[in-house]
Amino acid sequence: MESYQTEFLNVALESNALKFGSFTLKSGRQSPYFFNLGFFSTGKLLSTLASSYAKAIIKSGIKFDILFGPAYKGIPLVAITAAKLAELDPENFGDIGYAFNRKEKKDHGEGGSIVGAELKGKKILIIDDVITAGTAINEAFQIIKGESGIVAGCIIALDRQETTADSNLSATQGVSQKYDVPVIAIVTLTDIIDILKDRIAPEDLKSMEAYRVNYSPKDL
Ligand SMILES: O=C(O)c1cc(=O)[nH]c(=O)n1[C@@H]1O[C@H](COP(=O)(O)O)[C@@H](O)[C@H]1O
Repeated sequence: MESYQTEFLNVALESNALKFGSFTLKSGRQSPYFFNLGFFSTGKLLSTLASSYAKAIIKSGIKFDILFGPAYKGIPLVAITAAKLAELDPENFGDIGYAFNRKEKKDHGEGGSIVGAELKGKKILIIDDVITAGTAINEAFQIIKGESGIVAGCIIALDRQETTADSNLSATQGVSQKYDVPVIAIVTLTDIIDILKDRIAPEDLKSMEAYRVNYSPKDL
């Protein structure tokens, strides 16, 4: 376990970004936990978040030219993480570009739907918040393909490690296999259970474990 993972989860709990109870997901599943990155809503919390993403990226060894954050949630993520990478390792990351998309195409000024570095022919690392079924991240791949960029990998904060209806792989494993790129996370559902097991109420922990057995691939 890396210290940035423990710190990230401590802060997620303290800020209420990570909650236990009963939540309906985008996929329609009923989940005993929910992670809302929007709760990292102060400068101090964002600084911890940026460090966690940056350290996970550095540890992964993925080589890329541009960090890309899909709108809307990816926009602050890409900005804070690009800056933190340059701060932690200026030699290797000081010249990494950053970009994000607009949801609505602009037809005046410089036009287009991408803000920041040009993606064409460049190796791109996608940064996003959570993968459950993989819908949001698949959209990001399509945007980059449309700009003729080459996806080198993805970094997310939380990998919920859930299988989709049509596969025995987790959505993250599915995305990684489909596009032949690494998909890395600051933490996974397994990490949440391992790191926080003494701090989660016993009934919540039981629901978390049952959920994992129900929806995680058998080999995790
Ligand atoms: O609805 C979710 O699955 C979800 C679970 C969670 O714990 N946190 C969370 O933010 N989500 C949302 O679901 C998205 C990922 O779900 P997929 O698009 O199904 O991979 C995230 O970008 C969030 O908008």
